[in-house]
Amino acid sequence: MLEIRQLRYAYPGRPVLQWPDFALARGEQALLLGPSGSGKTTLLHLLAGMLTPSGGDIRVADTLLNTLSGSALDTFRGQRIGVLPQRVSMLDSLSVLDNLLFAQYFAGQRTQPSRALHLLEQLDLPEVAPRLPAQLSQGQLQRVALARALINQPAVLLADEPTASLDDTRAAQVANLLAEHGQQQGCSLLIATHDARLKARFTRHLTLTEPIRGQA
Ligand SMILES: Nc1ncnc2c1ncn2[C@@H]1O[C@H](COP(=O)(O)OP(=O)(O)OP(=O)(O)O)[C@@H](O)[C@H]1O
Repeated sequence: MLEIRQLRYAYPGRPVLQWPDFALARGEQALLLGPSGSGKTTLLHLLAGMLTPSGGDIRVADTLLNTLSGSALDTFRGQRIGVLPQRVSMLDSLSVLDNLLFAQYFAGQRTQPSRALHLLEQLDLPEVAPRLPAQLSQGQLQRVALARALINQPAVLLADEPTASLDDTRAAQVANLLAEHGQQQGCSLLIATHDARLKARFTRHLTLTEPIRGQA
């Protein structure tokens, strides 16, 4: 469902970053661990198709991401890759419901208010559908972002530090939401984190060491 091989990336003027080969099967869940600067966020951005690799392959649901570009890549990302960013941003002038429907529309999908409302109910947020994002708490916003990441039934869900700065109770809730909803939707889940509290909850770990720097 998600596989990388011989993946490399170089920011302009910087040494090349490399990642070990790995694969996540359908429904499999793993943590992406490693010290600051080891390349976790860069890897998530590559997997989400937001950066183009300098070399190597990324396969998501039997599609080589490298073969896509422009609007084809945007559509594929919208349909098959769910992203839960560290800093959640929404379209401020749209209601929560319309933000979710926009994610379907943007991915070229039929908009389904009933699916959006069902997801909000599953995440214990039925009352927020008509509200504007600015009227939500940070915790509510993060759950809405999870609903948005899941709405198109992605093959892969990528989360970047989803529990940073949350207390233990809230961190456990978010971890459970990710694990349970990822499993319900049958998507592969990769969570980049420094959070030691998540290590017991997710037993498969991909640990990056010091940045491996290679030749371009
Ligand atoms: N936009 C950028 N331009 C140049 N170099 C960058 C850029 N973003 C990241 N880097 C460099 O790439 C390397 C990997 O950074 P990355 O943010 O992927 O690491 P990380 O493991 O996510 O770190 P952290 O845990 O601190 O978020 C670091 O050496 C970083 O300085």
